[in-house]
Amino acid sequence: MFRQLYTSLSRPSNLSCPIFSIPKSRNPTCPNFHFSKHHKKSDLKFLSQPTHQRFFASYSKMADTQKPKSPIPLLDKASKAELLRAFESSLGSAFATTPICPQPNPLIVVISGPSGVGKDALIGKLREARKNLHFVVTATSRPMRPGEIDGKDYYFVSKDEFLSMVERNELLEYALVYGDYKGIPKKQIREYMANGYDIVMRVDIQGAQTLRKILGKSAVFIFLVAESELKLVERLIDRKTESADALLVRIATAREEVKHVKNFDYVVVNAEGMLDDAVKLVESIIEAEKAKVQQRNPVI
Ligand SMILES: Nc1ncnc2c1ncn2[C@@H]1O[C@H](COP(=O)(O)OP(=O)(O)OP(=O)(O)O)[C@@H](O)[C@H]1O
Repeated sequence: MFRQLYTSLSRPSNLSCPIFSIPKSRNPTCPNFHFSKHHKKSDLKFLSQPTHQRFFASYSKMADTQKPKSPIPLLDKASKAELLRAFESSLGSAFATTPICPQPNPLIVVISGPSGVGKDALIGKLREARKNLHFVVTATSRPMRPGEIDGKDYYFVSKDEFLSMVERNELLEYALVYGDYKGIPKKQIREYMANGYDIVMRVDIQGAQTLRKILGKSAVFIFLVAESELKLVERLIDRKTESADALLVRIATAREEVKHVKNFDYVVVNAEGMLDDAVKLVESIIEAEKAKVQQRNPVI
């Protein structure tokens, strides 16, 4: 095995030096090396050595600084516990059991898109799929639709009650949408984030724009679209919740709203009959955001 390693390291044709490149003639051991003004003379001297010499030079340097304080037993002669103790003693400290990565910050996910695109349908499924998400309940002055539940789908309040909430600065943002007020109460966001929940907010495009100004890059903005304008209109007609006049306003508005996609971080297509795929994509976005090295840090 050692011979194999030695042979492969000493064979220049096996090597690539992706960060350096100079003509082959200048460096026979590393065909892609280019010496630039950023490199020091010592770099060239080091790189002009055959690769196996470089490898063993750096290995012996490491060996000097990390000389075992007590001998390391042979792998096939010692138990795992003995080996761990020997490594710890050699390195001078015990192996930590604490997680290497800190807990990711709670995430704020803003989901938006034109009327009828499927925001509620998607959030309904996401709610079933993920337990550590809190779906912000929006306060609205619009009348309840059949099947909606107060406190679950929306907080249904009168216009006067809504305006009192605005006066008390209890809303993160609010807007007048198709003649009705809609707004996001701050209190529940703070409480759930303090308990480690991720927050999902469902807002119209106007609301998303306002939230972007308030939250900046501290939240994730997802734009939901249908696969085509025609499919979106069909979905709205099939829903049968608006009059023909109200439908026309929503359709005309949707045409303009699609242009705002550039202000979002992600776009998710909710194609006909493919709601589950759209939900999965949103879940993947959340997972990816949780794995980011530079975490978003929302403060409400
Ligand atoms: N992928 C899909 N395929 C077919 N129908 C869908 C899909 N997604 C949602 N729908 C249906 O489209 C209609 C509109 O969806 P929904 O009410 O969730 O939209 P919305 O974006 O929340 O609308 P609004 O902003 O007007 O409240 C609903 O009848 C819903 O069941």
